[in-house]
Order: sequence, then structure tokens, then C-alpha cells
Amino acid sequence: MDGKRGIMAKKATTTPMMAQYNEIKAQYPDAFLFYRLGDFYELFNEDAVKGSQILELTLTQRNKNSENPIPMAGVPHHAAQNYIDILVDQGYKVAVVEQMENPADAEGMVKREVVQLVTPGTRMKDSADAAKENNYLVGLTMADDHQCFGLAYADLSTGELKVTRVQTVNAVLNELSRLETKEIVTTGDLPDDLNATLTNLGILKSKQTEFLNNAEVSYLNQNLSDDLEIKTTNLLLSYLFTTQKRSLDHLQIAQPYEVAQFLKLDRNSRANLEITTNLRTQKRSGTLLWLLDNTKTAMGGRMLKQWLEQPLLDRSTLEQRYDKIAILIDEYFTRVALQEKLQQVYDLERLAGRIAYGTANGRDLLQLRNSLRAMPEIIDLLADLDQTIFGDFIKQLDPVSDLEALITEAIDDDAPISVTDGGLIKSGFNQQLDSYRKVTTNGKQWLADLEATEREATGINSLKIGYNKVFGYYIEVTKANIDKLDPERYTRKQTLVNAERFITPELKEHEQEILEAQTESSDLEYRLFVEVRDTIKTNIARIQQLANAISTLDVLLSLATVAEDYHFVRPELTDEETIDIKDGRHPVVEKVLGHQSYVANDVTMSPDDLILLITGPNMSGKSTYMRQLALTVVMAQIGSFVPASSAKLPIFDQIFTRIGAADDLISGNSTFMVEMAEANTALQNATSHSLILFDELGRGTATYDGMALAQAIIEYVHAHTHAKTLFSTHYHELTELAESLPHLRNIHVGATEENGELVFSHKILDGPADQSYGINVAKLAGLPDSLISRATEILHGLEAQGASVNETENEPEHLAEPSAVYQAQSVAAVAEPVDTTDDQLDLFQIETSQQSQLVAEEVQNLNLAALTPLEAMMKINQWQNQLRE
Ligand SMILES: Nc1ncnc2c1ncn2[C@@H]1O[C@H](COP(=O)(O)OP(=O)(O)OP(=O)(O)O)[C@@H](O)[C@H]1O
Repeated sequence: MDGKRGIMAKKATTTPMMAQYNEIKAQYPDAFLFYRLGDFYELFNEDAVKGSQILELTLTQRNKNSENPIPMAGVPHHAAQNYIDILVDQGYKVAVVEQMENPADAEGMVKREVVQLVTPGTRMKDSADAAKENNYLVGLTMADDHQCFGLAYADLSTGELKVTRVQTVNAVLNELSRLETKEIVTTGDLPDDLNATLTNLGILKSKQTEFLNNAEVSYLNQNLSDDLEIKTTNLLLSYLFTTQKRSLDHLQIAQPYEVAQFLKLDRNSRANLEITTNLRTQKRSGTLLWLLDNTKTAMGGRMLKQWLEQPLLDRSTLEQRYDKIAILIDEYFTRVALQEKLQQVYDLERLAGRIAYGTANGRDLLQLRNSLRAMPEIIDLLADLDQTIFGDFIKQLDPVSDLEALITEAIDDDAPISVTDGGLIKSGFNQQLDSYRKVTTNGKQWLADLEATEREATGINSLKIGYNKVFGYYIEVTKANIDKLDPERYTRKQTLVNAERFITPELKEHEQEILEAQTESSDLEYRLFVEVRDTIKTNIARIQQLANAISTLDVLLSLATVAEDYHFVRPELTDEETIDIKDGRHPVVEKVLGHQSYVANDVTMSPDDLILLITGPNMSGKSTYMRQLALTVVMAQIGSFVPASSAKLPIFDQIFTRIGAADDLISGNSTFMVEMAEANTALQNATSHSLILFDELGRGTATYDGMALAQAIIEYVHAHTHAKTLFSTHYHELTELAESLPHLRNIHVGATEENGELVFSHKILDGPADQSYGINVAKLAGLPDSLISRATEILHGLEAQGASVNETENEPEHLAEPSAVYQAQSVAAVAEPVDTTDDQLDLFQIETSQQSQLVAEEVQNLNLAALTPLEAMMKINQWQNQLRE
């Protein structure tokens, strides 16, 4: 939206209300203004036009008959949150404008103000599916020399605040992707290419130029020493303070971190390995997080996700986590009891947020109290466990029992949602409140007595005493009985269809007393409630610390449960460059297939092994094997046990993957670009402590190009990168590399042909695969028999031709000699021109036409082994079209 394009009503016809609206709107040109008008929030002008489309509201007009009617659309105030959510979900901002005084008391225009700006990065969703997710707002600045970036992030609902320096645009994008960023705050000076990428990623950019330098900012920045980090945190906080317009006392002191403290997984690898998001569905289901998440609290769920997004490099922290998990696995009953207790614990982090924000109600405080009530028992249960392992942990667990006692004493167990209508504070907590309540209770009794006396005196059994906001208390008598009343005593106040309502002086006198006591009582209750809430607010850091300890416990219990359920083992971390995994499994595929059906496989790499070259038919399990290693590493480095019968692993610094996720037949070129870019990232950044997974690298281009690149990349890794690398391929020719590259070993996935049918063993075996079975897999996929026979025929023809070319023309071996210069060379570029008169190709009745020649060349160059059945079909289809032309 562009505020400048605002449809402004002509000055001459601008009412005072619209003038007020326009003035506020001018301050928030990029937000939808929800302007409170009685029981509605109204949208005007272009907000109304656009909002009515997005929110499916009826578009009406204000001042319909005037020269300049104003477009208008409204939503009822009680349903506003839903509408705000829809807009913010779509990346818009919403400024909520409230009436700041009671219209009845206002002189002239009711005063209105923006009370909150809701934006994608600052919204706090209460829905259940959002409970286990953080919502981060990111601040991004550039260093003066433009050489690096400052990146700070905060979750407004939990108060988490962290900051770091990042060196490259790519590293910035990785962090933004890790944080699932929806909105960033900048001063508007980001480089153009980054700006463009952010726009492409749909990340909202909010500009903040004013830097606040108040006591709160200094307090939150107290742990920072780096100027860029201070500036970035300051920018982020300035935006938060200006937009949220309320206490943010729950924000935690900014914690600096370094990206290099964690296992680096770039955004593609994170996505390819389906750690927290399923590639196909974009949901949690089918991910590693989904498998490992047996947490009982929402905050535990969020912490597990954070652990998975930032696996560690620090061995002693990992060993401490393994130690705890080992004990929790052994102590089954204590584990189950602890998990049961955790079910009673609410989201302490978000409760702390609401308390600081001033939006916590009586029920929130009761949730806090119930959570705190679980603590003594949790501590007792932990005290039963081995104290050499859990002793320190218990020391951090302050049960905050003083607040539990305060809430128990003050807050009524049946406290309502509203904080202004009474019923919040327990009797006995405050003497004054008790005396007001007595008057109210006595008053009510007096009214009941009066009703009885009146009935008796008048003889009207249906006479009743009622109350409404306009007339206060009244006596209601049906029309049929009116004659029985003494007109001197009763003053008529209201006439209904069947009844009349009266007051008496006596009734009015008591009414005042009762109503006053009631108002005083609920006012006092509100004040007492706020006092209790404020006392809790001064203890927010303690609640947050407790939340952190409980979340950690929850995650460890979850990992222990999953380790037991799925037969995981404690990994042994080693300083050697050795991988020795026995009976390793892909935990998610295993869960889906069942423990019995999954074929476990070893991964063995000595310090001498750099590259495992994996061959085997399509569908045999090459990708699964590679992913299983990566997931095992990630699990080990979050402190989890791993899916194997034993596992010895080094600590990896980075994982790079190029796994067939971006296979996209429609956009071959861009797929290949993605593939090469990912390969490049790995080659440029991997160290000898990294893990690289290349799945069928090179298959996105012409066979010879692809094979040449694959070979050159393998040679490069072997000579320069020294990272442990798993490379799967359908280029069988590459298996010959084992002869010239001493640190490369061939392995393959077993498969056999029985009665013409392909049987997968899914077992990893030494040495190269003997054949590719591509056509057998195509048969499995159900392609027509005639097509399969034809493909077999073509294959035999090509094989014969390949053999004759090699014999007669003395072509070089399939494989180029390992090159000293590790640059990809196109074998295709130096290949001999195709002899189009060759008998092998008369299947296409080659004429002189150019099309036929092109097709023939392609058939000749085609490596069937590198094609999926679908690709083969598409190729044939393409050739048919070319020949028909
Ligand atoms: N170890 C295993 N035990 C049991 N089933 C397995 C195993 N590994 C893989 N599978 C099954 O085989 C299917 C194919 O595996 P995967 O995608 O890893 O094959 P691939 O060799 O990489 O195939 P392609 O070359 O076509 O990409 C998996 O979806 C899984 O169902």
C-alpha cells in the first residue's frame, strides 16, 4: 500500500472524525488502520477497498450522498483478531486505533490513538499450532565499511533476544532461513542484491531510522561489546518500543552468539534433509523434528526445534546431554513420572511475556500457579537420579514458590477471563474488598427480602425485582395486576407489552448503596490484581530461567523416550577422522516402514577414506543411505542418541548436501544451475572436518558434460577439500576412479534379478555395482511391455555401438585421465561427430533433415543408466515430436 496514493476526501467535506482518521493514517501509511468506532473497527479509503477484498467484507460508503463518499468496511471488535491475523499472515501490518476515553465523557471528538502496530514479526499467535513455533523479528544493519552485517533477533512472545555478526550475504540468508524470518527491520541501507532477494523471499522490510537511547535499551545491551552488535540490537529494540507501545519487561538481556559455534547447515541442506520441514508438504510431519518430538510442553517443543536448527560443536556439552539421556533411559519410572508432571506445566515463557505486556488475566496467573505447583515434585524426582549428572541441573531449578504462594493467596480459583468485572480476588486477601463484598451480599439479600415483602403486601405473586443498566433496580408487575398497586408509592418508569416497571424511594436508596459497593469492589479488585501481576513482573527473569530449565528437561526426556522407543544408541565422539556406524538407519524412513522392514547398513570410513562412491540401481536406497548418515550426525550433535547399534563419529563443522530435491524436469537449466551452485558452495567452504553429500551430481546436463563434471569434482575433493564425501552416481564409468584415487572407495547397493524381476536388498556392499538395471526399474514402474522391449533393444544396440566405436576408432577410455588441473572439461565437446549413416540408428529412418540428425545424435549420446523411467518417457515423447515436425 502506498499512503501517498490515499484517497483523501476533499477538505471542504472532511468531518472532524475523518480529519482525525487522516491524521493518524498519515503516520502509518504502510499499515491497515483498524479505527475503533463503537463496537466496530472501521477501515476507510484504500484500506477499505483492499481490506474488503482480502477479508471478504462488504464495501460500503460513508457520507453516501455527499460529493465525495468515502469507501468504508468494518469488522466487529470482538472478531477483530481473526481479521488482523489474516492480514498479518499475508505480510501486511495493522495499526490498531482505540478510543482513549469513554464517548459519554468526551467533550467533542473522542480521543483516539494507535495502541499497537501488529506486524508479521511482532504478532503473538495464541493458536495451538503456533505454540511450538517461535516468531522472530530480525534487525539487520551493515558495518560502516560494508564488509559485514549485524543481525539481531527477538521473539516478542518469549522475550528471547540474540545478536551476531555475519560476514556474507549468503550467511545472512542462512540465518534468516533458520529463523523462518517474516519481517526484518533495517535502516534502509542494505545492498541492492540483498534487498531484491529479500523481496523475492517475501520478507517484509520495515524501516526504522530513529535509534532510541533510553535506559531500557542500555540495560538490554549490557552484555554487548561489539559496536555493530550494539547498533543492531538498538535498531531492533527501537522498532519494538515504537511499534508496541507497552511494557516489554520480559525482553531478555541480549545474548551475543557466533554462527561458527554451531554445525553449519546451509538453507538448502536444511531443507533437503527435512530436519524441521517436510519438502513436499512444508509441514512438520515426516521430518526429524517430528520423529524426535515427544515433548510435553510448548516451550520444550520450541527448544527442540532450536537445537535441531543449531547443532553444537562443543564436545563437553554434548557428552553432558548424552549422560543425562542415558540415565533417563535407565530410570524408566522416574522418566514417566517427570513427563506426567510436565503435562501440568503451561507455557511459562509466553505467560511471562503476557505478564510483562500487561495482557495476562486471572486465568493466566492460575496457569502460572499450577505450573509452579509441579516444581517441588519435579525437583524431588530429579533428586532421586544420579547427582553427579543431575546435581548442577537441580541447582538451577528455582521453584519460584513465593509466587506460587502469592497467587494461591490472591487469585480466585474461578477467576473469569475479564479483569475488570470482579470475581478475581479471593476473600480474605484484602479487608476493604471483603467489606465491599459484604455490603453487596447484604444488599442482594435485602432485595430478596423486599421482593417477598412486596408480594405479600400487594398480593401479586408474579411481582419481581429486576435490574437493567438504564433504570437500575425496578419492581415489575404484569399489566393484569397493575390495579393492585398504590399509585402514591410506586413511580412508573417503563412500559413493556405485558408489564410495567416501577421504582420506590426505598428501592432507590438501597440501589445506590449496592451499586456503589459493586463498582468500588470491582475497581479495587482490578487494582489488587494489577498489584499482584506487577509483583510477578518484577520476578520475570526468574520465571524465564525456570522456563529454560524445564524446557531443557522436557527435551532431554523426549530424546530419552525416543531413543528407547526406536533403539537408538549413545554415539562415541572421536577426535580421529573416522566414521564407524554399525547397523545405521534412516530414523524417519525406518519409522514409516517399521523397524523390521528397514535394512540397517554400516557406514565405515577410516581416516584414509575421503570419498565413498555409491552405485546401484534406481530405488535401491542410495539417497536414503546418504541422508541417514547426515541425520545421524545432526542427531549426535544436538546431544541425541543415534539410530544404530553402535556409532563412532567425529564432530563435523559443516554439512553440505546436493540431494535430488530440486530435480525438476520442466526447468532443466535452472535445476542444473542450482546443482552447480550447491556443489560450488560445498567445494569453496568445506574443510577436512566437513561432510559432503553429492547425490547424482551432474545428471542435470548432457551425459558427457555431467560425467566430466562429476569426475572433476571428485578429483577436486580428493586433492583439495579433504571432506568426508558420499557421492552417489549412475555413471558407472566413475567407479574406475578407485584405481587412480587412493582415498576413494567404491560401495554399492545390492540388487539381484530373479526371473527377470528386480529384487532390492537395500544392503550396502563393497565394490561397484555390476549393472544399472534402469530398464528393470522402468518395468517396475509399470511402463508398457512393448516400450520396455524396445528400450532393451535400443540399449543392446547402443552397447554394441559403444563397443565398436571404442574398438575401431581407438577412442580414449570412457574416463578421462585424472587431471592435474581440476577444471571441468566437456567430454562431449571433444567427442567425434556422430556418424549418422550408422546401421544402429536406422530405427529412426534417418533422412537428411536436421531434426532427425539431432535426434540421432541425442540417442547415441544418451546414457540410459542415468535416466529415470519418467525421463526416458519424456525423451521419447520429445523425439516423436521432433521427428513429426
Ligand atoms: N535400507 C533400506 N531398507 C528398506 N528400504 C529402503 C532402504 N533404503 C531405501 N529404502 C526404500 O527404497 C526407496 C528408494 O530409496 P532411495 O530414494 O534412497 O533410492 P535411490 O537409490 O537413491 O534411487 P534413485 O537412484 O532413483 O534416486 C525408499 O523410499 C525406501 O522406501
